[in-house]
Amino acid sequence: MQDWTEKYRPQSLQEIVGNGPAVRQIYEWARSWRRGSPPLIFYGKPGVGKTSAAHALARDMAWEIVELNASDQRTKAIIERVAGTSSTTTSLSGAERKLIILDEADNLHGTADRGGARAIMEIIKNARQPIVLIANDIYGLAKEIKALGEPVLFRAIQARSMVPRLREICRDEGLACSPEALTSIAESAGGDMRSAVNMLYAAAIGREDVGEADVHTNQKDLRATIFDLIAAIFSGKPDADLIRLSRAVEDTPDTIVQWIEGNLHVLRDPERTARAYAAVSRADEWVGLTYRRQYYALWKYAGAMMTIGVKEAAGGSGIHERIMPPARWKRMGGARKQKAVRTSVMQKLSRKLDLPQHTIREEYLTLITLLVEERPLECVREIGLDADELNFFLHDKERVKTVMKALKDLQKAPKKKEEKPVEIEEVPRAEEPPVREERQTPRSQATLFDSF
Ligand SMILES: Nc1ncnc2c1ncn2[C@@H]1O[C@H](COP(=O)(O)OP(=O)(O)OP(=O)(O)O)[C@@H](O)[C@H]1O
Repeated sequence: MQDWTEKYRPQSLQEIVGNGPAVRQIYEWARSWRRGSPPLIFYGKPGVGKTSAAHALARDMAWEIVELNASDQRTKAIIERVAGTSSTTTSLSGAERKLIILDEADNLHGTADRGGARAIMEIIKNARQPIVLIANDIYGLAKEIKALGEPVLFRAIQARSMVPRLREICRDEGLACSPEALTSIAESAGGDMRSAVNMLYAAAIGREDVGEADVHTNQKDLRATIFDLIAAIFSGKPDADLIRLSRAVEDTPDTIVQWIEGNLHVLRDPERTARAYAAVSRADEWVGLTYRRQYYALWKYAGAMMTIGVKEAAGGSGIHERIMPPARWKRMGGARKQKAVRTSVMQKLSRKLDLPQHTIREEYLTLITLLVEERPLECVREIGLDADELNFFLHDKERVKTVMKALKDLQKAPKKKEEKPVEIEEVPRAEEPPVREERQTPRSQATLFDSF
């Protein structure tokens, strides 16, 4: 069954739900575009229609699309070919222009990307084709790039705007859905339309009508932040709530444990403090074990230990100071980078698989790690991982180096024909026998992640 977010992706800018001002701005820009016009920078939370709007724009204007990942090292060469000197106003298919969509423009933090921002700036300055940059976080965008573009804010979508769209989907699917169920989904989506469509899809599986009871919204979950979790731990909320919250926050247990530890100073009683530290350190051991074994199911023990353990130690006195990020992060640039890497890996996977990050984290991460270990090169290409992100899975810098080198060689190798898929020789782990023959066959049609 085709996933509904793709099936119901807006085809025209008119079909974009909400964000009227953004849509008008985009139309205006496209209509009056001429060489030298600034690129647009679409920014806003995930799942609010940035990518869809870029595609819909191209369709509405009958422009071809060239979609590239800004953090991908290959991007520069490709854009230069498409957008730079070689491009003329009329392309082969007769379409007047090509819209260059540069996704993940805020994600240029890998080692290989250091020159990336500069390269993108060059491209923007010299491009002869309209460009749209897409970013979740405008602050993550290099200053110089920001200065060259015209920002377009995509706001979170209001629940009342989502409901009619969800109703349309139900109608097309021949699904009877109660107004309460639709409202409940829309309200719990936290402004994320993708998440709303996914929730509807999940509620509809195996049913012909959907009532409120069938909707498993994660209203609180979607809005839970690390601050909610810390406050809940110190105020002594029930265990089940703590576990639920710890799963709902975007951060992984290794980050959460640092947050908890960073706030233990609010405890005044030395005995309680000592017990809380003991729980945190035990939890930390489980986190370590999780990474060493690459067995993410263990995370739940770490999660329970750090939340329930610290709650018991704190004794429900509440937190009466500002909840602060771990002070040690300020001292440790490395941890920040780690977190940035993890965040970007999750974003990429979420986009690739069109699944919410928490689903990936809870259900697929072990599987994906195994896949990456087995076929690193293919995964790097498919997910668009950089060296740091690959190391998130492999924890083996030497192997990462080999894979990235193999990737570079592959890119350098002249392609015989545009359409012919590039042969991928996987890089086996040094200490293991080479991967089996059949796994080395390139998959030209089906890709590694199609089975998700
Ligand atoms: N404004 C919208 N109107 C209609 N459908 C939407 C809208 N926003 C998101 N969707 C639905 O969610 C899916 C994903 O949206 P899209 O990829 O455009 O989001 P995005 O803002 O680019 O998110 P990300 O930053 O994660 O890439 C779409 O295929 C569509 O089904």
